[in-house]
Order: sequence, then C-alpha cells, then structure tokens
Amino acid sequence: MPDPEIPVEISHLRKVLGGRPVLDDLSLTLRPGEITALLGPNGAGKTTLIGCLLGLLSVDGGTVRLWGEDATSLRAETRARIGFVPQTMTGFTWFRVGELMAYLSRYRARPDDTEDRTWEDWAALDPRARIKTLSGGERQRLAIVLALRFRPDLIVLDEPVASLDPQARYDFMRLLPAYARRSGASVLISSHIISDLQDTSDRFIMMRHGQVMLDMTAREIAATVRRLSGPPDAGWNLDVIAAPGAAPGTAQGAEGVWVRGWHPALDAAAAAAGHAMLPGDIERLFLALTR
Ligand SMILES: Nc1ncnc2c1ncn2[C@@H]1O[C@H](COP(=O)(O)OP(=O)(O)OP(=O)(O)O)[C@@H](O)[C@H]1O
Repeated sequence: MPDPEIPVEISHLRKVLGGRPVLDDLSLTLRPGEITALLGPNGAGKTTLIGCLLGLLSVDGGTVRLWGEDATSLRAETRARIGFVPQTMTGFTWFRVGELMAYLSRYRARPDDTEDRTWEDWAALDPRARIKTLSGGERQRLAIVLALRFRPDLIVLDEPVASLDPQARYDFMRLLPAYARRSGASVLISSHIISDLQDTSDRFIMMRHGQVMLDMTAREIAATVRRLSGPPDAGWNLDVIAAPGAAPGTAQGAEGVWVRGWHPALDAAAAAAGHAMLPGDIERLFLALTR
C-alpha cells in the first residue's frame, strides 16, 4: 500500500538504457529525518536512480513513489516539497545571483528568512555576479542554496561537494545534517568522498551494476558488521558479505572477511579463534564490496 508518510518508496525498479538494464530489481525506502548516503563506483547507476526517483526518467518496471504518489505524476504541491542539487548546474546563465534568488523566491511556498540567511552566508556569493561568470565551485554553492532555501522535505543531492573547496565542504557537511534534524527532512546524498559521509549519514546504500549490494543504518553496521582475519565458524551463523582477494570458491580473503550478523556473544569465541575483529569502517567496507 502506498504510504503518504514515507518520502521515497522504490520497489523492484528496472530501467533500461542503451538496450541494457542500468537499474535491475532495485528496492529502497527513504524515511523522514534520515540522511542516506548513496555510494557506488562510476557507472553503478546512482544518477539514473536519482533521475527515476525525481520522475525525470520513465521506468521500465517496478514503482517509484514519493509520499505515496507516483514519481512521474506528482502533484505540484508534492513537487514543491523536493529540493534537488544536480551534479552540474546549467541554465539561468544570463541572471545575476541576486536576481535569480529574488525571481525564484516569488514561487516559494514557505519563505523563511533564517534558513535563507544560513545558506546564503555559507555560500558567500556576490549577488551582483553574473551566473555565467561563476567558477564551478561557486555554481555548485548556488545550486545548493537554491535547492535548500525552499525548505524541502526531501533533498536529493547528486555529488554536491566534488567541486567545493575543503572549507565549504566541511561547513556544508555540518550544516546539512543540522538542517535535516531541524526540519525532519529526508536526505539522499550521492558522493565518492566517503570520509565526508561516514560521520554524517544515518544510512548507507551501496550500489553496484544497478543493484543494491548493501542497505544498512550506521548503527546496524557498527553493531553487526565486522572484518575478521579469516572465515567465520559455520556455527556462528554469519553472512559473509565480502572477502576481497579471495581465491575462487573460498571465503578467505587476503584483506580479511567481512561478515554481518555479529553479536557480542561471539566476542569470546572469535578471540579464541584468533580473529582480529575490526568494527565496520565504511570506506574499507565499500572498497571490499566493490573490489
Ligand atoms: N542515455 C544512456 N544511454 C545508454 N547508457 C546510459 C545512458 N545513461 C547512462 N547510461 C549508462 O548507465 C550506467 C549508469 O550510469 P549512471 O550515470 O547512473 O552511473 P553513476 O553511478 O551515477 O556513475 P558516476 O559515479 O560516474 O556518476 C553507465 O554504465 C552509463 O554508461
């Protein structure tokens, strides 16, 4: 049943491009107030997924629902609840920064001067600058400000920080979760800079070849994912999720064996078996899953 409380519900999504499935039987749910990191190597299908999620691309199978509505036929009020930061901002080049903000403000459903100031102060753009003269990073800042000033309930960001300088990136990765906590917005952020996402995300979705390889909350990963020095005992009932460097047909990886389903009762047995247990470090887990 479609649920009007759930910002995004994707079920068995299939998308074919150039004659091959780029997204294949993909399901995921984004919940209110949660920051979800979307990770995956180049070509995994992240941008295509975002296109389907926003209703910009048609789907070849499955469903994409935003607050219970089909993504390709959202009502205008529902569309107004979404803030999207694309990989690169195009268009509006003839405007000056201040003119564009003033122009778009006319269409805002929920003006909020405090939010405006927070993001405008962060972006530190000259309102008189013409958009066509902005640098790549300045355009990225503008795209972020434009998406977030509308106080969206769902924020979708496709690699928003790649061209930001370290200071702007650092500040943004602190302002974004603060906004999500304040507003209860659901955030989906795709990025290759995993260190930025490690401490700020509540949930991690790792994609490869158009499929979800792992979808877990940060808490679940910390509590139940471990890297062992060798294969686990069969009686421990653990799922081996990655064994990078493993010889075909074996679970033994040169860089350890990643398992899920860990629980503290196993600590003593694992220590006796000589396992060096490391908690789930997101970046190493991602590298192991995608190697
Ligand atoms: N219009 C198209 N026609 C054919 N293939 C396409 C088209 N658009 C994308 N693809 C293919 O779909 C796959 C997924 O592309 P997508 O841009 O979604 O990946 P991504 O995970 O966002 O990658 P990146 O991290 O490089 O941005 C790629 O192999 C790409 O070549």
